[in-house]
Amino acid sequence: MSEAASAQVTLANSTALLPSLGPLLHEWLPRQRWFAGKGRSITAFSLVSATEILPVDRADDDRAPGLLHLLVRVHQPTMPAQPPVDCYQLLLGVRSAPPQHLAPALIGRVPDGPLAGLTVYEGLHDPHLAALLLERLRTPGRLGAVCFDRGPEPIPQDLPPRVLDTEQSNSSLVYGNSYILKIFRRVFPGTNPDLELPLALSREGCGRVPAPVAWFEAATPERLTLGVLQPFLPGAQDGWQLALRALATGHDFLAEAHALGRATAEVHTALAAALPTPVLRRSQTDELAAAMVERLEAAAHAVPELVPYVPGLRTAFDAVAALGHRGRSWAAQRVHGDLHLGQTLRGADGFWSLIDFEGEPARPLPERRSPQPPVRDVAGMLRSFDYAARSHRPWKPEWAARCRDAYCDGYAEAAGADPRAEPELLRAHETDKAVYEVLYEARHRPDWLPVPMAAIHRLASGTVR
Ligand SMILES: Nc1ncnc2c1ncn2[C@@H]1O[C@H](COP(=O)(O)OP(=O)(O)O)[C@@H](O)[C@H]1O
Ligand SMILES: O=P(O)(O)O[C@H]1O[C@H](CO)[C@@H](O[C@H]2O[C@H](CO)[C@@H](O)[C@H](O)[C@H]2O)[C@H](O)[C@H]1O
Repeated sequence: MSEAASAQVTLANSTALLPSLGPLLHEWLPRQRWFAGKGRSITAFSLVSATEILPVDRADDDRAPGLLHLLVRVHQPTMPAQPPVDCYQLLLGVRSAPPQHLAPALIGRVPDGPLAGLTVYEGLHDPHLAALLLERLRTPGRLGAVCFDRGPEPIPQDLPPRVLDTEQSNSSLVYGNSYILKIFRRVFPGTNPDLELPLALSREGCGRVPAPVAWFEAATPERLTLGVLQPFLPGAQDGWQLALRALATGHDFLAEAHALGRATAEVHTALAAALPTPVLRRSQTDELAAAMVERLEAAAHAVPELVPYVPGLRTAFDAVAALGHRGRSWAAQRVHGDLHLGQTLRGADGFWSLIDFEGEPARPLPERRSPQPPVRDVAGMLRSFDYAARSHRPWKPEWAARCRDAYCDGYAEAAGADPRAEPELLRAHETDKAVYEVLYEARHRPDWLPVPMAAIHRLASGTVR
């Protein structure tokens, strides 16, 4: 970005900004779907960076609104297994009198400080500002703390933006049904795997994942990935909706489950070719099992319903450690990390793609980026068939069991290795996933807690299906 553009950044050192915005954010943040700290009180905010992507100009509201990019640390009293402070990315529109169509996006009028008298709102809902973000991505460079970058492919101009209206952990804008820009909300030091892995897969020639065409990062001392622009798959339907429809209409989902198994295996093969593939020997297997035990204990601390099952669930992790002690080793590699039916998209032509390589949002980034046995993703999908079958009345366990087999068959055909051939490893990963789900549901969707709890009941008794 030109020096002139950098010079527009006038609020970056403003210590007065957060004291005046704080009360508004305190009220607004916990109501956002993507806010991970729900249920915990916010004790303080601190500013990591403030960048005027479009200068905040209070002189004349008929001119372009301001777009203020903030990275804000939100301090909350800790709970087990949660960091005390999370960093969030905010894109605030700033106007003296926002037009009526922006009413649902309003955050509030700032009473004092550098933005005194101006109204701030969720900037992504302002088409003018959403269009500006695409323009920044088309023309790479640095603006204050934010660096925009892109691949070699040209990106067309003036594609009309719309905010994607789905339940999400982050926020997405769709441009003219051609591209989707995912804006990460809770951000972490280091490269987000949702940029790193799709880039690696595209370099490897794997067409199962939409390849990033542009991205932006924070140039704070450690790089933070802030957003990724990828091709939008128009007319695609996600695997979760398709599975529920199949259940509702009394259809099986075997051909789809099989194709999903193949797609997963192709992605794994490409990731193994692109990135390191360490072998997990005895000590690493011990670490893998110990980490699972630790997550189980933390989850049981947070969700007391788990406590009676802890000894039974632990046997799954102990079995893997015992195999390691008897000399068994396993190949590890980078994986998706949070694979479930909702992370799969079937295009209008029937071709399956995988999306959202961020990993489990609640885990620390270094852990999400560490190589793991690929069966971790297989276990995630197997759990997802169980979720689908359980969310339908009457419960159809045999529907899930058939899907699980078809998925593993498809995987084995394309990977040359059947995940069912390692039953201890598969059970340990399914157990670990179900434990994660219990914690996830307790925090985000308590009504869904019985779904993973049913699996916990089954897995604690050593039954795999
Ligand atoms: N390339 C794409 N083409 C079409 N739709 C997409 C694409 N990527 C994501 N989506 C849609 O956006 C939703 C959210 O994307 P996702 O990456 O899962 O975000 P989050 O991490 O916020 O949950 C998906 O469920 C899917 O419906
Ligand atoms: O927001 P993400 O998609 O990254 O993932 C989180 O939310 C998922 C729910 O939306 C959650 O998935 C769980 O519920 C799904 C049904 O809604 C089911 O298909 C999955 O198997 C189950 O794990 C996911 O765990 C969580 O990380």
